[in-house]
Amino acid sequence: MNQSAQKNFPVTWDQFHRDSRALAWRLQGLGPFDAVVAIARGGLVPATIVARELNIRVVESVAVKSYDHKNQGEIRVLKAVSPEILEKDRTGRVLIVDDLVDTGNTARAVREMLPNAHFATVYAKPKGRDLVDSFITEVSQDTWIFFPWDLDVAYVPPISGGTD
Ligand SMILES: O=P(O)(O)OC[C@H]1O[C@H](OP(=O)(O)OP(=O)(O)O)[C@H](O)[C@@H]1O
Ligand SMILES: O=c1[nH]c(=O)c2nc[nH]c2[nH]1
Ligand SMILES: [Mg+2]
Repeated sequence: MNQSAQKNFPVTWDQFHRDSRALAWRLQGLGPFDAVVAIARGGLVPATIVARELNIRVVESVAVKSYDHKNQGEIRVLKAVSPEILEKDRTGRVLIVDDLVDTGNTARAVREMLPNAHFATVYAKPKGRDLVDSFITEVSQDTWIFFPWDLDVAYVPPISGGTD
């Protein structure tokens, strides 16, 4: 549940690209990886960037749904991992990528499917941090991260509360 999120952390496309590249740099020495499994939908964007940087050509997705906007419900697997990737997991050369880990519920569910994979996220909150092997930036548990694909350019009132 994230209804208690107090702080906003908006992320631009530039910043997300930079942070995803930083993740690729960190992962470079930890491979080699033969396949990337992106946790759709949010993980598809960093997975593409990481796969490009590390020259990984096999990109698979797993679809797990738990949030309805900011409210977390039960984890539902909407698309499982292919048998080829499950087989590859035995080698320990599969990389799972997601945009963030929050409570860790999504990460826990995908880790159960691929127990030997390396789990990487761009952002991490304290509750889920220990479930990921690599991440770039930690934010507090009461922060809500706004990803660029969820944002638009809009008017913001002045900090002072005035109208101009
Ligand atoms: O650690 P948790 O508390 O499980 O939260 C993290 C997950 O929540 C978000 O995905 P979401 O389920 O909202 O779907 P989306 O990727 O399609 O936006 C995010 O992309 C992570 O996958
Ligand atoms: O856009 C998002 N921002 C978050 O901070 C978050 N936590 C779980 N799921 C999330 N989705
Ligand atoms: Mg997600």
